[in-house]
Amino acid sequence: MKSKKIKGLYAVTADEANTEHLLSNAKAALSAGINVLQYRNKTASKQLAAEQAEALLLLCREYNVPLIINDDVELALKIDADGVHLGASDGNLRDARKKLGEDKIIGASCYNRLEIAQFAAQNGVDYVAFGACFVSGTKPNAPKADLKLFTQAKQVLDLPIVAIGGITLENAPSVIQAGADAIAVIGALWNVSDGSAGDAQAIQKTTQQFTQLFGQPI
Ligand SMILES: Cc1ncc(COP(=O)(O)OP(=O)(O)O)c(N)n1
Ligand SMILES: Cc1ncsc1CCOP(=O)(O)O
Ligand SMILES: [Mg+2]
Repeated sequence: MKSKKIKGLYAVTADEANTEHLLSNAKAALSAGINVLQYRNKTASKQLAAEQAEALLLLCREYNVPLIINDDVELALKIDADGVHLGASDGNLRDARKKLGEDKIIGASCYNRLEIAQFAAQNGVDYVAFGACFVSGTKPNAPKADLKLFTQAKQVLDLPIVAIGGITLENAPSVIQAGADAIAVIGALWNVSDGSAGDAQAIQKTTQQFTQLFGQPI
């Protein structure tokens, strides 16, 4: 079942114009055991986004990890990615399902609203995401979601629940404890690099530390 793939550490790429750097960081995280990768680049041109997403997809295939494309159903279709992640202003969920077919993964942002998640579930998504759980350096104005929401959502939804926003190694245990099946992380995963040759090792180590929180082997 494709929704079973959404669990554990869900890595989301940072805006990165340097494709070589993007790929070496992604490779480090994939080799250390991330469960899902989302391509999110809010500053790339259409052409750069297509190039980067295609290159990431090849890499993800090597590690048998699904690649989800943020915001862009057409790009996901064009490169035959594993799915899309859609927010409130990223298009209609039913239209996305029609275009992508039943085999692809569709995730929906539900911010801090359980009713959005219930609506998304009725419209055929494979996972729902709530957040920001904490203050996010990547998206400082994201609405805040109380951790109690995860516990409530768990009781009424039969889908994987993803947490996002300001998640770090220190606060992740409280999010998992509250009921999140997966944690989506940008800053605390990639910003451990210092631009040197040690980047890959630092990302690998952080990936392993996050995945250990889910009781997965390193
Ligand atoms: C796993 C996951 N959850 C939430 C988001 C946020 O989506 P959205 O609200 O559309 O905001 P942008 O990411 O497009 O800025 C996400 N991308 N991934
Ligand atoms: C895309 C998004 N949506 C809510 S918070 C956020 C950013 C998450 O990034 P970080 O893990 O750096 O807080
Ligand atoms: Mg979006």
